Amino acid sequence: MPTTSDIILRVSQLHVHFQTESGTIRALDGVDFTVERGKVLGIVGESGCGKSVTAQCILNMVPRPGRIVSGEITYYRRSEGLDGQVEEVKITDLHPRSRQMRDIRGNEIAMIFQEPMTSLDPLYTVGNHLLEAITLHQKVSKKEARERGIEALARVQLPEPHRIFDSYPHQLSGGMRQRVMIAIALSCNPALLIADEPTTALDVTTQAQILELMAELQEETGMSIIFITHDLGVVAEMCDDVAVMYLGKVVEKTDVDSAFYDPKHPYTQALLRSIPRIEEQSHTRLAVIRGSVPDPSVVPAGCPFHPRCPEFMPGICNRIEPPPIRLDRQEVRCLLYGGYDPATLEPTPATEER
Ligand SMILES: Nc1ncnc2c1ncn2[C@@H]1O[C@H](COP(=O)(O)OP(=O)(O)OP(=O)(O)O)[C@@H](O)[C@H]1O
Repeated sequence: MPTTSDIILRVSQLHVHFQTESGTIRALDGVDFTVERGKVLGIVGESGCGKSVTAQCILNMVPRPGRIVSGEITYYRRSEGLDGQVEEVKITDLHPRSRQMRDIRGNEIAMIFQEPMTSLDPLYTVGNHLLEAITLHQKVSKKEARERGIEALARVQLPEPHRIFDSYPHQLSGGMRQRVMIAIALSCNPALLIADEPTTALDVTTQAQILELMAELQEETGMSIIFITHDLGVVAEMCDDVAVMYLGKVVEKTDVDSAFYDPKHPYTQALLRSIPRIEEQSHTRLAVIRGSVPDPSVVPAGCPFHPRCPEFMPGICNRIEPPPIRLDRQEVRCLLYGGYDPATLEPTPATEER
């Protein structure tokens, strides 16, 4: 287990509700995970399972009518000196518009999104965006900020960074715009980068180039990354650890090798069966996960995955909510691995060691 100083972010028992006309949507229903310093954590799961809301919470930007109803997010800030002191910052205790939160956002934790066009203002040049990000957080002259901006564009391997600095977003290709977003995000040297489906909107070749660039930048800077994706292929390529989400819960946490070679949760196993494998014949049909993610305003009783689960145990999975069970290399919320007494069929609350 990593010690606190190896951890850059801890999310504990996070519950987020959206109060809507049709009822309460439990977007996050007790999310727990940690991100290790210098490592890449992949958050995977189907659409609607709560990946983006988790990212919004970390930046303290949950959109209305969403509300964090309970839980904690702790950011472990490491000081710049040689002593490497770590300061605990409870993000969930900060006001979203407080000075301290604004300092963390962008300066310590930065984010890149799926569709760069929605984050880039078409009326402003690439340079305007970069200057805004740089001067918001760093006390530098205009000339110095411009130099840093151009340097940031060169760092993401954009050709002719001077020309791109003065271009408008619509003059660039999708891949170039995503590189610009990465340059903006990295211009303040964040310790943690959250990337929410950053390559989904791009063609396959550009996707691969952006992933390669992100892997290179991660290695060069040593920053931690939370990589949000529904694509397990991307996880295999980019991540050290994986958190698999289903209906607002993390159902399996593990290292990337175990996720692929020894997945424990039937949902993780089903996600894996739904990705193409090179060794398989091109006419092999991919398995689809039966059913769809239920509406989070009416979460099934017991294990939320039970209506779709091939391992469903009647009278158990539809009744008992699986607690987190600690196995050798993974933590899993599935009653196949414990969490109830087989003699009485009653829940056993404690986390079990196996
Ligand atoms: N502004 C909102 N109003 C109401 N419900 C919302 C809002 N934003 C998110 N939700 C709900 O919260 C749940 C989690 O959504 P979230 O966007 O985090 O899922 P996701 O896993 O990121 O999906 P995707 O891969 O499609 O982005 C969903 O049920 C969604 O409908």
